[in-house]
Order: sequence, then C-alpha cells, then structure tokens
Amino acid sequence: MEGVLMSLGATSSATTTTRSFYFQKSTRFRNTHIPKHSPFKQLSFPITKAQQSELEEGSAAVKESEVGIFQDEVVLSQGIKIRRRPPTGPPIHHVGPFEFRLQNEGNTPCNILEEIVWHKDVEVSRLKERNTLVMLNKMLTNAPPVRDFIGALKSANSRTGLPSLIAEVKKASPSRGVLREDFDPVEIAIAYEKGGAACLSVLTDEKYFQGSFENLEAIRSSGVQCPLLCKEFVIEAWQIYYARVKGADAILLIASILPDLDIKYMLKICKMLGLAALVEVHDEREMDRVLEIKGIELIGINNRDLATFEVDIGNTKKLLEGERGQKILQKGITVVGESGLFTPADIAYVQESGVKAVLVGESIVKHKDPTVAITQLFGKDIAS
Ligand SMILES: O=C(O)c1ccccc1NCC(=O)[C@H](O)[C@H](O)COP(=O)(O)O
Repeated sequence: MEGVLMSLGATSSATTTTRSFYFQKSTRFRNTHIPKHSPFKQLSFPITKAQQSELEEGSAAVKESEVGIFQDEVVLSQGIKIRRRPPTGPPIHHVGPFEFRLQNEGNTPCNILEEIVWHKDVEVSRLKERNTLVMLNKMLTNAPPVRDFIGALKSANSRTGLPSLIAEVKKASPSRGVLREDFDPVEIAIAYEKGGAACLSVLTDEKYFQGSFENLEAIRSSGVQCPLLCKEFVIEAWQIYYARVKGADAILLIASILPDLDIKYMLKICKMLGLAALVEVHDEREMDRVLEIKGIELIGINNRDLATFEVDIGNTKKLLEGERGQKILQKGITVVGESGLFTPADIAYVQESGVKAVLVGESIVKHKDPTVAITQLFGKDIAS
C-alpha cells in the first residue's frame, strides 16, 4: 500500500450529484442544483496504483454515461421507485397573515422506505457538517482493522453445514415497533457470539430503528470478534467512510434505493476501504440488475418488502430459481436470506433454496436469552 493524494475531479453521481429529484402526478422534476455531494475533490488515503486507476476508470465511465442522460430517466429505466427528497420541501403559501405548506404527492413520501430515505438525506447533510471527509480520512488511520466478513460467513457455513448466521442487533423497527425494552447492545452481541453467530448486523438508524453509531462503536470495542455489518440506509458514499471509521467491517447497499452507477461506485469505495458490501435485493428486477454488476461477492435477498412490510420467505426461493441461481453459482456469489426467519423449518427452506447465510433479527433479539434463541432457531447448537 502506498499513500496517494487523489484528485477525483470527475466522480460518480454518488459523489458529485445530489440526484434530488421528485415526481408529481404527471411531471417529473429534476433538481439541477448539484454540488451537494462533492466531498471527494482531494482525498488523501492509502490506496494502490491499481485501485486509483480503477476508480478513475469508473469515474470516466460515469461521466460518459451521464452525458445526455437525465438521472431520473436512468433511475426510472432501472425500475427504482424510491424517490429522493425534494430539495425544498412543500412550498410555502400565504393567505393574508397566514403561512401554510401544501402537501401533495410530490413532496410527501409515499411509503415508509421513501420516508426513511428522505429523512436520511437531512440527517447525513447535518452529520457531514460535523464530520467532513477530510476529518474522516484522518480518523481512518486510527480506525480498528477491518475483519473478513465474507470469510467468516464461509468458514461458519463449512464448519456447521448450515447457513451461517448474521445476527441482528435490532431494538425496534417500523413494522414491529419496540422488539426489546431492556436493550443492551453489547450484552446482546456477546450472547449472539456465544450462540455461534458468524457475523453481526448492527442497526445504526436512530429515528426508525432506535439504533446508533454509538452501538456499533461500543460493540466493536467490546472485544466481540464477529465481523460487523453496518445496517444503514446508504444514499451517499460519505456514509461508507463514516461506517468504516466507526468500526464496521461491512456495509449494506440497498438496490431499491441506489441506481446501478451508485452501486458500482460504492463497491469501489468499499473495496478501497477493505469493507465487504452486502447488496440487498427484493425482486427479480433488482436481482437481474445486480447480477450484471461486476465484483459483487455478497447478495442479500430480503423477504420483507421494505415499502409495504409484507414478509414472504418464498421470495428467497423465487429469486434463486433457474438461470438466476445458476448465474450466482457460476459467479461464486454468497447469498444471504434475510427477514422473517423464525424456525428450523424456515432455515432448512432457505438453505434448500440455495442460501449460504441468513440474516436474522426479530426471532432472536426478542428472546430473553439470545444464545438460547439461536440454538432454537437452528434446532441445534451451532456454536461448537
Ligand atoms: O424491519 C422492518 O420493519 C423494516 C422496515 C423498513 C425497512 C427495513 C426494515 N428492516 C430491515 C431488515 O431487513 C431486517 O431488519 C432484517 O432483515 C432482519 O429481519 P427480521 O429477522 O425479520 O427482524
């Protein structure tokens, strides 16, 4: 590794454009004020020459492909329904001395996932002011070393012959409310590790999941050895740096909110920082999109529709059938079955469908002893 001062003049839409666009009933608006996400003008962090040229190639490709293409058209062509927050919120109207805001389809989130993403946009803007990329870059030198997230999944899978477990430290969720009142993240993480979890997923979203980056840091510094997934709603590359500084070994990238170019660019950032990326899909279209992206090693199939909360574990099977399953095998991608897993029969069902790992929250976090809950979930002790 060598120190290189990077200049990323032409970067991906993930870094130089906001892509704050929104639709109204019949008209789409594109926010042409762009420079909000431009933190990467001059970066100083250790990367190899090969990584540098890879990033530059990526940047050039992004620039090229964006010429003449409106970002909202790109997004629509990829079937992404989650819109970005309108730049100004509902317009203000005055009637006499009164001021009010008009709510309509275009400036009010249309489902919970969209609401989360819009809120995240505001939250990230504020956090970035207090933690600039230059500051994060400095902090990277003191960040704890990255552990091998995918390696841990693979070795637990070959040791037990069962899907390896990513156990989720989850206090609450929009669909289920508070899952555990006496929530001590470190205690839960230790109990998960004792129960045989290969990796942990730590929710860092505060507003909707009552999680935090403090939880992630506390678990990381507690001595727990399991590699940690930062379970966030990533809309900007800056968040990946932040997660790394806070001790994450892996990060979640959700295909229903990120266009392909953002995913590609973010994968490169992850690679450069040594983080694993869990790219999450929910339907066939998202799976087909991500299977076209080079370099994906880990795909999560979420059985929960994040817009409606509907959960169906048959989704994992559906997305792994036929050609898609073949392609995944050929590419050597590890698949994680996510959400709605409660019994040994559920685990067997997703394993038969082809997953090598599972991500589980509710069914183990609610139990008074999460170690016991893991044994009950798998129908056997997976720790030894
Ligand atoms: O869990 C939710 O209600 C939720 C709502 C909106 C966006 C994301 C949401 N959950 C994230 C997850 O996918 C789950 O936390 C994870 O897969 C574990 O699921 P479970 O075992 O069902 O708790």
